Amino acid sequence: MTYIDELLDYLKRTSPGQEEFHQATEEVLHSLEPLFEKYPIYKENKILDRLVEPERQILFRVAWVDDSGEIQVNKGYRIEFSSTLGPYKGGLRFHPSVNTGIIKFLGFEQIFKNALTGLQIGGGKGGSDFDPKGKSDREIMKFCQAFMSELYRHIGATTDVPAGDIGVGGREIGYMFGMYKKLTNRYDGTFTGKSLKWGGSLARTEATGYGCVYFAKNMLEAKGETLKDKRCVVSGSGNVAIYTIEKLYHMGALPIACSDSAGMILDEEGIDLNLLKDLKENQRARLSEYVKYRKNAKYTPVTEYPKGRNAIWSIPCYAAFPSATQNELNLEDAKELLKNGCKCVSEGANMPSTNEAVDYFVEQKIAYGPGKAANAGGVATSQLEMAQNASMVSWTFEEVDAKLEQIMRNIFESVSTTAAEFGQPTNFVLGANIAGFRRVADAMIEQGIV
Ligand SMILES: NC(=O)C1=CN([C@@H]2O[C@H](COP(=O)(O)OP(=O)(O)OC[C@H]3O[C@@H](n4cnc5c(N)ncnc54)[C@H](O)[C@@H]3O)[C@@H](O)[C@H]2O)C=CC1
Ligand SMILES: O=C(O)CCC(=O)C(=O)O
Repeated sequence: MTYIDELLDYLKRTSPGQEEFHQATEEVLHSLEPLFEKYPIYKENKILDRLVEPERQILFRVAWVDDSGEIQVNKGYRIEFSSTLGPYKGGLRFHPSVNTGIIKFLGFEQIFKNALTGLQIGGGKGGSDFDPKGKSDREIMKFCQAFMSELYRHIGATTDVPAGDIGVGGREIGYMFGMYKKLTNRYDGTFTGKSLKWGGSLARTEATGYGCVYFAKNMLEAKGETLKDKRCVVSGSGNVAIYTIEKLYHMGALPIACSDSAGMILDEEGIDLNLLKDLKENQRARLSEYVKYRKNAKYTPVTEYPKGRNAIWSIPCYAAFPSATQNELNLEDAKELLKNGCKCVSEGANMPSTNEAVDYFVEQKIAYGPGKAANAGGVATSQLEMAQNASMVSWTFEEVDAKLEQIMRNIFESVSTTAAEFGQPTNFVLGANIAGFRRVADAMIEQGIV
């Protein structure tokens, strides 16, 4: 057994049932093998043995009262994985599927993603199994306040800075910040993704989606291709998906499909972005409503998807942007995408492709941008929000967007140069994992055994 296999085996034995965490560690650790062969210093310093153990795991009870007066109890999580490069940084996810394995996989990915941005941010993630679906605005507020009544003591502008993720957007950040401020008597940059009215950064809302399209643009430019006039498919219809679609239009592409957890729409004339924003950002409605306004669009509910498949990936397209959730694209989906002419996959979501699908994209040498590189624009812009808060200034939308575009170009350069250095120039999985790991690992060596 190799050192890497032994470590993976150890993780499976000591963290049973954490499938998503095992999947994420397996993908990262295997692609680090060439680095470990070349540079024994990382094994000697047991960098990986240390990195796979979170520095701190906070698990807590969240008790609150719903609108009918019933007491509700949820689980709360904040997993502070690595503070080597800066304060723990990463979002909070509110979704009924949330468990330790999911928060650990997200936190683990966040370490390398944040390192790739080149900025001073460590890695962490948190959330709850609370389901925001169908809750009143008052219930959302009460839950957020109850969640903060414990989390506030663990976070801070220079220690741990949460943000949004699935189920956590501007509204939730507002309620959490309000409670944080009341409990601590501090007004500082402890959250990112804040409202523009009280300390948020212009372009943070757009950043993950825009960044993901910038990453695709960089991958395609290196092959002498562009997104102009190309059919694109985007899964999800939340924050990342909406601003991916917006940037695709800026680039002259044609986004034709998107989805939510109940189904997908196909609009051959191009998604009506204003309608989508109104449905999702204002009305918080189901995507099925879309076809009531766009008669030529087609809605397919998940109940009609072929078994074990995500039907959105069977739509012929030039580029695909998985932007909903983990493991939404499996090997069969990957094969069908490529059979139908897809040349580019840029991941807005975290770990949306199974490891088998990832291996297939890499083998087929398409322009494949793994999430930790392609969706790093969100957290990078969060760091820009922290920088503005700390210096009490605000930059214009154009300034932040220009910085974001440059950061995405730098990430692409670093990922592709590293892939080439290890003899696999089109393997951006290897490039992203090694480039991200090396930055953290070198800093860990300099900071000693802590
Ligand atoms: N918001 C951000 O800045 C960043 C988000 N991400 C990742 O992007 C993905 C999407 O996040 P957001 O757009 O922020 O969340 P969101 O809550 O705004 O939207 C999530 C979307 O995914 C769909 N979805 C969620 N769970 C699903 C499931 N089990 N099956 C099918 N569809 C499902 C929802 O219907 C919704 O359309 C997540 O993987 C998140 O971790 C990554 C980097 C930054
Ligand atoms: O903006 C942030 O701090 C976190 C974004 C995030 O959760 C992610 O990159 O997955």
